[in-house]
Amino acid sequence: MEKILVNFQICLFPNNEQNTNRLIREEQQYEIEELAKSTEDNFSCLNIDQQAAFKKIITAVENNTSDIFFVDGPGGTGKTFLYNTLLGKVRSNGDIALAVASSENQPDAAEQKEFAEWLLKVEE
Ligand SMILES: Nc1ncnc2c1ncn2[C@@H]1O[C@H](COP(=O)(O)OP(=O)(O)OP(=O)(O)O)[C@@H](O)[C@H]1O
Repeated sequence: MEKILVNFQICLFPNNEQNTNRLIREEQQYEIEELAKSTEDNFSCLNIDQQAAFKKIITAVENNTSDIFFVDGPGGTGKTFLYNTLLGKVRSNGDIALAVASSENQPDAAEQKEFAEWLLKVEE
């Protein structure tokens, strides 16, 4: 069954000009210059595989192609480092990047999982 955001009783987007949504407000409070500098530093450290993933994902973002990527790798191989570099790149361009995750340990885990699956359009 198709879900729309209102089914999850959350509001990702502000409903007035004061941007009352916390997620959006936080996204608008980055020190862009500082973030751009640290993102550049991180980018220059990426290994070949991270660079390839970065390029592919950022190209999709810049072309607005709504692609889905699955980054896999053993623990400690730099997935989080890659995510943070990607998030920094998007945010330092003044755009909004929301990182979401589902956790089995939260009281509302089923709802989070359903939301994450809807968001990622992943079928079990
Ligand atoms: N290209 C890189 N240059 C410098 N440090 C890096 C790079 N990639 C990863 N690291 C560092 O290596 C460590 C492990 O990386 P990271 O936490 O991103 O791995 P991970 O794949 O997300 O691990 P896990 O799956 O266990 O969460 C971190 O300290 C991170 O800062």
